Amino acid sequence: MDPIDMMITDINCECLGLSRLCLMESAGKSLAEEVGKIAVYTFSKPVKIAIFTGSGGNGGDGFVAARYLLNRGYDVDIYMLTDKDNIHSDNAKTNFEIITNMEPRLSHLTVHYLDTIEDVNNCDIAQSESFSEFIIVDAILGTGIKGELRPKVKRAVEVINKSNGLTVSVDVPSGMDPLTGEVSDVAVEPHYTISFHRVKTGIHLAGEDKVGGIVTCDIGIPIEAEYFMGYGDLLRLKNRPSKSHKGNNGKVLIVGGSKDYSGAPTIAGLSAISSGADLVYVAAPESASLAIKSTSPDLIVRSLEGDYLTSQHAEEILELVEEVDAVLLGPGASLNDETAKLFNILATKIKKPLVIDADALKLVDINLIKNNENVILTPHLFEFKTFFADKIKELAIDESKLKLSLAGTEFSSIDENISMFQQITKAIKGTVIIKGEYDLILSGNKFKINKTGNPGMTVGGTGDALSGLATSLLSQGLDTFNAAALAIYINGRAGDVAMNKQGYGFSATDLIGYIGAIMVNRW
Ligand SMILES: NC(=O)C1=CN([C@@H]2O[C@H](COP(=O)(O)OP(=O)(O)OC[C@H]3O[C@@H](n4cnc5c(N)ncnc54)[C@H](O)[C@@H]3O)[C@@H](O)[C@H]2O)[C@H](O)CC1
Ligand SMILES: [K+]
Repeated sequence: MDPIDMMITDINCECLGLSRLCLMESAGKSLAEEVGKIAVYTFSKPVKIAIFTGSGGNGGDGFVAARYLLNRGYDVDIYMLTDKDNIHSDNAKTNFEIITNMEPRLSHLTVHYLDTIEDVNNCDIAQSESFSEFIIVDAILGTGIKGELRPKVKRAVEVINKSNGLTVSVDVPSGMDPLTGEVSDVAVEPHYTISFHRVKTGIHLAGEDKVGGIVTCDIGIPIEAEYFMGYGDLLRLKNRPSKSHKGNNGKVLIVGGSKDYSGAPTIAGLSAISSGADLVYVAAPESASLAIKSTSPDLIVRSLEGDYLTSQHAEEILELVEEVDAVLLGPGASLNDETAKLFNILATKIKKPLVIDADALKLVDINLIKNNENVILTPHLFEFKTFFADKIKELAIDESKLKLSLAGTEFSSIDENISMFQQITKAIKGTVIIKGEYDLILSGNKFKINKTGNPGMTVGGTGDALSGLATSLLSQGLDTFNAAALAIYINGRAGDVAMNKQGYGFSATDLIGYIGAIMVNRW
């Protein structure tokens, strides 16, 4: 599992009510159990356990393990590489406070404060000839490692590697990149690595000579924490460089609007702005463009001749496509043959990330986009069944079984229900969001379930807000799967905030007003 996926899953446990403090307790307990097994298996007599702890969650696991190992009768020494007032993880801090509250000590616990490199050099582990058999637990750094090792931590790693203790790394050998398994300078070279929940990608890639024997511990994270969208997923949003210029953070083109509708492309455009895109162009027929321009000064509107979008506009639109990072086809375009022609030309020619929504879903031929990995489709269930009708027929799937409902246990059987949807969406290489009471996001073998949103969102325009958001996230560099999943999650949460504030009396533009704050998790 990628470290970022692990961090997101970890945070999303909180959305289920499972606190990270609980997870740390479970991780530390499992760690102590495994260390206990290794001790019994390797040594025939009680041995000292030396736990090196860092300033994050990895160190926290070490503090928890200390309690369980003491209860098993081991002598435990904690070697703190961080100042006690400088523990960064709140949960690690809580667990360290427990350790300090256990004074005066009745159990065999000693805490060594290694404040300087000198302290590391002088600690008894550095002179480990003084004891023959002991276990070192490396709880210095896990998935939160960033950049080069700081000098004191680096020295501690060297001391651990030089010692003659049996070494057990917690989650990731400290110093190793948990994603790639690379070691830029130095890393603990353990006899065992104890991973929590799932083995991190880097551990697999690094190989046994770098990580020792791999043990995976179940710490009670339910499968739903991996597959339900939650605020942990906001971690995937791109950080903005402080020196970025106008246009660096996404340029979007929306192709839509008609004599009949000007609101839909406007809402999509405003949603793209609200979710962080720098520049939003709207290409719309002149019958809609004036209304779009007068509704918002924030949108750059290209007026195209006539009442509807037609294939005559293809060239002009393709020139605009050159200027942007992602394109949305569909909102408010209306259904007519000429617009269908245009959309099918665009769907074939546009190689940039593309969202196909609303009327475009009814007009674009699936065969033209099926091999494009850079496409997001945003149908609700009925549109989904129509768009994929041929595939559903080919697979002989009973349409009435394709449900997205809150009732009963439909999603409890991943094998049956989700895989039925997956078989269908595998007809294309892009990502599909199926909008319903629960939303499903599918791409190849990957899927996510979104539960945000409420019945107030049946108001007109919320689908346009979603497609604008998805296009905006694509323009900011997210891949189709993550852009789609985050768009539906954020849009739904914005709808939930709107509902809390205004009851069912909110509009799509009210919803858009909450998107920005949700993206920085202020709601
Ligand atoms: N679900 C789970 O798998 C659980 C995992 N847990 C453990 O928590 C860690 C991740 O915790 P986190 O606080 O995010 O990160 P770290 O402990 O790895 O370290 C962050 C800490 O270290 C400092 N730091 C970062 N880079 C360096 C460096 N190059 N040199 C020195 N110091 C560095 C930084 O300042 C931070 O303070 C995970 O691996 C598991 O072990 C949880 O217990 C619960 C469930
Ligand atoms: K570690």
